[in-house]
Amino acid sequence: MQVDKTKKKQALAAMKKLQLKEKFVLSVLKDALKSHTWDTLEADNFNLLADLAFQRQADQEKHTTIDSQEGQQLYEDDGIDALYDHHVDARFEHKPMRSMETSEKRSFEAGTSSFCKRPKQDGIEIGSKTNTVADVFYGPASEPLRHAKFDSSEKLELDFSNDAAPPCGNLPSFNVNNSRASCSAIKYDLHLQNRSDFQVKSETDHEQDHNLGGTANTLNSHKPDFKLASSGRKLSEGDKLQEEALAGWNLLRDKQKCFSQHKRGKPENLSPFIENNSKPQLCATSLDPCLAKENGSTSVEENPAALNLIMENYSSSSDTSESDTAGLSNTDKLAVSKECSTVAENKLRISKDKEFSHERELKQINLKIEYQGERSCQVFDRREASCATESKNLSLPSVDPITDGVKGGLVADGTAQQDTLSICELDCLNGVRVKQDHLWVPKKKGISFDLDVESTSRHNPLDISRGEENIPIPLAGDVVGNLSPEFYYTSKCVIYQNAPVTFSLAKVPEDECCSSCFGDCLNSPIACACSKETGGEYAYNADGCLHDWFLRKAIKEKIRWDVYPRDYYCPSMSSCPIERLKYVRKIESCKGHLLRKFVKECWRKCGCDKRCGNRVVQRGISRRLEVFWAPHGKGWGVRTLENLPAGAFVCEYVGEILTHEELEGRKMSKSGYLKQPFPLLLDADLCSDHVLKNGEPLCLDSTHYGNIARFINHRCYDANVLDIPILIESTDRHYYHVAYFTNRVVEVREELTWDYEIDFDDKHSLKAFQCRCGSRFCRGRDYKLSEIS
Ligand SMILES: C[S@@+](CC[C@H](N)C(=O)[O-])C[C@H]1O[C@@H](n2cnc3c(N)ncnc32)[C@H](O)[C@@H]1O
Repeated sequence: MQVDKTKKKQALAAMKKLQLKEKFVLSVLKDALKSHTWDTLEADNFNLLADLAFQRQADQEKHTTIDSQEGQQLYEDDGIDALYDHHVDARFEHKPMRSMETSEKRSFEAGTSSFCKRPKQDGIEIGSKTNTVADVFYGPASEPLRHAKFDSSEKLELDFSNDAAPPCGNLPSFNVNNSRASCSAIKYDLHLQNRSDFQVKSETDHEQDHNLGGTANTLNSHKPDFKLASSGRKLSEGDKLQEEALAGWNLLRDKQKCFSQHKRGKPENLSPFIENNSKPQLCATSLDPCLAKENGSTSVEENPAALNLIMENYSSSSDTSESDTAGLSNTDKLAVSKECSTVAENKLRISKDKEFSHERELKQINLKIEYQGERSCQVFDRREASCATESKNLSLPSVDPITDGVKGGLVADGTAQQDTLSICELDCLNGVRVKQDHLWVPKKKGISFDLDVESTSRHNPLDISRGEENIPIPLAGDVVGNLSPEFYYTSKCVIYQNAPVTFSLAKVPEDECCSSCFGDCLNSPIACACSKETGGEYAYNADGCLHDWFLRKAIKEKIRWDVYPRDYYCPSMSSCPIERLKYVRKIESCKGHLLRKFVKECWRKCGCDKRCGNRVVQRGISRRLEVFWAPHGKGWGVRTLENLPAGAFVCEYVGEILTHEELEGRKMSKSGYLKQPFPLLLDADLCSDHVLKNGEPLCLDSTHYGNIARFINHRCYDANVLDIPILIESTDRHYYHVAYFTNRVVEVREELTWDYEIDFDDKHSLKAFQCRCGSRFCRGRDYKLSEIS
């Protein structure tokens, strides 16, 4: 067929935008015209032509790769599955961290390995379903990054001198008095070797430092040593496997074309966070950390700064260092100090060193108390309290899970407190009820919180949740700064004004609850009605984690969505609320929303116990988490203080519940209002047959009222938490809870990240931010590594 020159030109121009070479396109075009009309080919901005071209490209690559032994398996159907399975399986293993010094770091530094989502623009969707390259990509893609802790100070050798500014970048009213400079005053070297006791030397004490051979980890050096302890070690079998997967993936990635950035037209999903609100509820593990899994202990090497502070305290406090440490060997002291360092850092710590005799344990506790007393910041745990009972005549407060509080706490002198104390008060104050208008006031300056918090901060760094959560949510001790005073922590979603959210027993149909159940539904031989949502099986296992099968499904769904968003139908199409949120005159038709799998938890109308295994999210946070100053200019972030298995419940996304109009109003009210954090649209059911009230999804905005989830940073594609919609009080999907679960094993102190699903290239979207997630698949990486610092 003779092709009109202009048309050919247009076709070539359209394909050029997709980075398809002219010669290649011409050849595709030639073949295409044998079986298609020109009209069909040019429809929808040459959509079909693009499809054919990418199909051809994929076929060619496949052919080439099959020749190559290295990649052969990856392209065979079962190879892909295997790879995918490997990827998913890997999420469930717990392997040691891998250094970023390998190809991962290189690719990040080079800034060249960005991998684009399946590109689309102006209705063009590139590639086809049969092109499984994307699937392959998603398989091993995340796999190598499983261990890529891109969190705290461990990875990249970056100069954070810019980062060293107080954490005020995103925080309007940050207390700028507290620059890092104040921390340099506590830059100590700790020397443990061959010393009869610990010595802490100030940085300025150079002469003596030379005599001592210990580590010199500084709290705020300009250029911290980010090398991983594990770097340079021999590769284990697991590592090799991982390396192989990485090599396979690299091969594919190199082959896969990365399209021009503006060609990626993933619909802006303004549901960056998925969290939920849970009723704070005491659960055994959160209340009794001794029962909880003990793995949050950090080593001196990991946190020498905190230890230094403790040691400094000991050495400067005559009545503690001498008397309380007397009789303890250096090893014991080290262990004690380790414990205390964790206290100092996390503000919540339990002693659990099996080596300790009871007597020693008491000493340890005494030391702790001494330390804590010095600063009026204390830890509380059952074991400590029970030990303290012997030494200080305190006794454990009784716990009333129904009132979500602790009754009968004791003050320091053992006097009973009759009224209900929040857990936080106990946690933070070690049973001593001291209120200073909810302010935590450090008595002594020169330690981690050497701030002006006394006068300016509403946030208690020992527990920013103000006692709203089961366990305290501390602000990392090595941070100098505080949270925005405009932020109010709440553990439950609150209606801003007009959102039609009401819960009533009458609204829960009898066949959607389990009124005749008793105890723990998970133990029941027959799954109850609440499991109907998940196909007659409970989504949670006995450990309160999502079952592997559920997690895998959710991960796969998410991956599919990432790759083929257009396969998802949106009934609203051109009036899709998500599209309307964009700053555009002409609203594009929606590209679809992921129809998510819900989990239905038992609730009040159910006959089971509050501790029923099918009530996880509603019992609230049970893992030890911390808000910290995240690296690479991301602002605050969240990290875990304990190892988390795959499928572990992290937290809900809590915020103000807004109607769509209210959200629009906010968007318009201040320019850039939505820059941080992002609103989360409750669109999990938008594409179903259910008719939404007012046709609009509700939205959660955690800018001013929210929980720890609003500090979780974004990571492109390979984030470690996944959002799951949860039904609790209602089966109406207009409002539901959004909960974050780990999608793989997450190691202690690893930053928790979530893929906000932002299309950084969509010019019409709310301008997000320059992504600094560090993922090799970063979608918004148009900067060089050097720009990060
Ligand atoms: C929901 S908040 C997360 C908490 C935030 N870091 C803070 O300090 O409050 C989202 C904001 O965090 C920052 N952020 C999150 N992820 C980021 C990333 N990958 N790269 C750069 N900035 C990020 C951006 O400023 C974004 O607007």
